[in-house]
Amino acid sequence: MSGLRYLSGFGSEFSSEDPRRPGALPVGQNSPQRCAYGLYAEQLSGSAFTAPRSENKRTWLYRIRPSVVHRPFRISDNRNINHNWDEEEPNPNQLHWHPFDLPVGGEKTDFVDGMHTICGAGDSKCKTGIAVHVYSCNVSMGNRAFYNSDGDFLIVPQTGELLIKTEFGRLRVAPNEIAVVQQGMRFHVEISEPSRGYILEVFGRHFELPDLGPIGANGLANPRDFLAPAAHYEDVDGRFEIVAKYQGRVFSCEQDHSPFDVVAWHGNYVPYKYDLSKFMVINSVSFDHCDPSIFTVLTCQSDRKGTAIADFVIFPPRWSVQEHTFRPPYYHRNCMSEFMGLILGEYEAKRGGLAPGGATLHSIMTPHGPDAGCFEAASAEPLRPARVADNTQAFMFESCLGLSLTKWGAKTCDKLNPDYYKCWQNIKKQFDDK
Ligand SMILES: O=C(O)Cc1cc(O)ccc1O
Ligand SMILES: [Fe+2]
Repeated sequence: MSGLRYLSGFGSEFSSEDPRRPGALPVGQNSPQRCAYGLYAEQLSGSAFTAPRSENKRTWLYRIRPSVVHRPFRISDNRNINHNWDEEEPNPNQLHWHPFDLPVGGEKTDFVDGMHTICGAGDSKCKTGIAVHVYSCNVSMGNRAFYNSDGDFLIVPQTGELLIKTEFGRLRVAPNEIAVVQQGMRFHVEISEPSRGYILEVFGRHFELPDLGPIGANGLANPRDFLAPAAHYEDVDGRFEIVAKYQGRVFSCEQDHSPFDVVAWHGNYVPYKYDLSKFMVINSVSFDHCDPSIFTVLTCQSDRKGTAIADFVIFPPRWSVQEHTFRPPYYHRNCMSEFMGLILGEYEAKRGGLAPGGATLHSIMTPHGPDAGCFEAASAEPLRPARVADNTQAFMFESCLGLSLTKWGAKTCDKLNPDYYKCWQNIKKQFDDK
């Protein structure tokens, strides 16, 4: 399985045919009276039919059976995933979670059962909002496939490589890579070791590359480094379970064949992956600390110009060269919510404060910034060119929405650190009025 094939590009019009069935893709039309090999044609729409061309997304799938061949959905008792934003009182404190547990003891948990919602806002029915989840699993999904009716998933593995089988083909996604599986796309997660990571879900809009403005035509995440899977089908009859997230609840139904039976497809609505080490870092080479938006990998825009429902931002290894500058992140109060996680290493503003697999949330107007130790060290350090954050990768989900915690995020997970505020208490008064 090592030699997976990928198609490179972001938002491109791709075509792909499983090499075992040449000619499966119709030529010159989408819906032939009879498709090659007796396949069925099915369109998956990721935008309104009438969306402007620049935002119009759809893919044509040529498959052994159309997706409609399944038995009725029944609601499941899985409430780990939810969009109940009124379970907890609002909390304006700085929040820090110790690393979320991998499944404990002999219990077997797959990707879907191991998904827990931590916080979010908005309404999947009105198609505006986000949810932040963590996943933690120790078995593959077996004969189960999952899809999300509510929005798109941006998956950030922190430990353990994921083999994500989709209707479009397969993606291998290791820590320090991300995958985006968009609304409606069926997928299955296979793992070979206990695995954990974070998920940013956006309702009703898709991720885009940020505009580059004066940066020019190249830089940050370059489109050709985004990889979509090449068509790969399985022709397997037998009991399969389809799990759907619909309006924030989990449903399940059965069918008697694998949903991964797409032999060929074409279109611009696809799952994709991206290797974060390919990010071209742009930063100040003179003085001062740039806003972290300079590290935006993908953005999901709201209707307000330049204001993101959610930005996915990383803090990659880089050189720091600014002169006469306090180089770490500045003290900050923000009109946006900042959820952060750590994939590996340590975060530059909080050595030891944020551990891989843990998280922080600095909510709207909640003060935050470097801890006392970081401030003192960075105020005194000789300002030579220096590597920042080697072998590390922190990230941020930044949102214009005010986020509510779920009961699991606030209590059940039992990972909130009540002492987090202490990391700022030793910041000294150093005012010198002489
Ligand atoms: O809060 C944080 O650590 C994220 C952050 C990083 C940075 O470099 C500047 C501002 C900011 O909010
Ligand atoms: Fe911040």
